Amino acid sequence: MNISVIGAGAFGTALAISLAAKGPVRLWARDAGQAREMQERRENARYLPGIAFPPGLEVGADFPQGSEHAIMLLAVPMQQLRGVLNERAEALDGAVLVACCKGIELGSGAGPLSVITDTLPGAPHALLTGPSFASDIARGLPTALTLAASDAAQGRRLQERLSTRNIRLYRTTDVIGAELGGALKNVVAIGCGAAIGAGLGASARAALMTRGYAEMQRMARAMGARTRTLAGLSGFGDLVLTCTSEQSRNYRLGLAIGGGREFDSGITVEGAATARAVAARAPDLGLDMPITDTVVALLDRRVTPADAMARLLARPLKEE
Ligand SMILES: NC(=O)C1=CN([C@@H]2O[C@H](COP(=O)(O)OP(=O)(O)OC[C@H]3O[C@@H](n4cnc5c(N)ncnc54)[C@H](O)[C@@H]3O)[C@@H](O)[C@H]2O)C=CC1
Ligand SMILES: O=C(CO)COP(=O)(O)O
Repeated sequence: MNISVIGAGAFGTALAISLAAKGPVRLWARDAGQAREMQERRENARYLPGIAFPPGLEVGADFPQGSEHAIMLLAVPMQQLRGVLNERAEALDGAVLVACCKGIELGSGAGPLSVITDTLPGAPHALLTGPSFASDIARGLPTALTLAASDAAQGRRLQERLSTRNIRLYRTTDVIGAELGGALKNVVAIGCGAAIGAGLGASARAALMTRGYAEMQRMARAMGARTRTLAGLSGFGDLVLTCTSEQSRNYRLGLAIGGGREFDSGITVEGAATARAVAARAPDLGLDMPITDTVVALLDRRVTPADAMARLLARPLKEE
């Protein structure tokens, strides 16, 4: 099973570096100039400066051709996934597609695997998600992630093939739970960053994390996921990582909002679109998602973090 990684950003490059220690990996970058530069310098200077590529890693701008059992890791931002699949449908034919993105598509409300089944029906697919920063993976630091596949046998094969010296994979067949865990934690992380950025304190962050987690479970249950999945790496694990580390872009966007600062709109922040997608979907599911709604209001700069927190505190008192 040869492995290609589609998308040479931080995460795709990090996965390619880690996997290349086990065997050859091809990393596809859409920009030919950048691909050439990376291949020559043996480094992704833009996203992972200072981390040398291992010999087994080849970078190129020619899209890899799928073959029976080839594995293609799709490491592009969630809102770009459908476009890439549509554009490259022919080349992807026959390959096992592993989505590596976290989020919910605006407009459709679909997660990464639903987008795959929508655009390429019948393609074997799985999701790689869970707590890990690209730079940690690329530097060989230890991580544990979730490999979700509804086909259990496929999940076992991928778990074996994609585990590396520093990526320990746990598997699940609960693809909806795994998708939602990875998507929703980013929304909570923006809220937590805003609370800390506005100086509201660590206790406020703990409250947001815990009640945000309750929202994640509520939505997961309504969509048919197992709540146990949310207690695992792709939910609780990733929530803890993302809501407490300045390595997280979602958390950093929140810090900027809380501190009244601008944030570079070119940086991938999956939680922003996901918050809007979730807020739009929740009423149809009969769900109350006050923290998600608050994050959308913060993103739109309709409330200040202090007012947002005051409103959350003023909600009717209830049982935990
Ligand atoms: N960076 C991290 O630590 C982690 C990221 N992820 C997830 O991985 C996904 C990708 O994020 P990053 O790699 O961090 O983002 P990034 O911003 O570092 O890189 C995104 C890459 O996708 C490429 N891209 C964007 N649109 C494209 C298109 N239409 N066709 C081809 N290539 C396109 C960009 O050129 C760029 O190379 C996200 O869903 C993110 O949540 C998951 C775990 C960790
Ligand atoms: O998903 C991640 C950690 O698991 C990366 O977080 P950010 O996208 O917020 O940087």
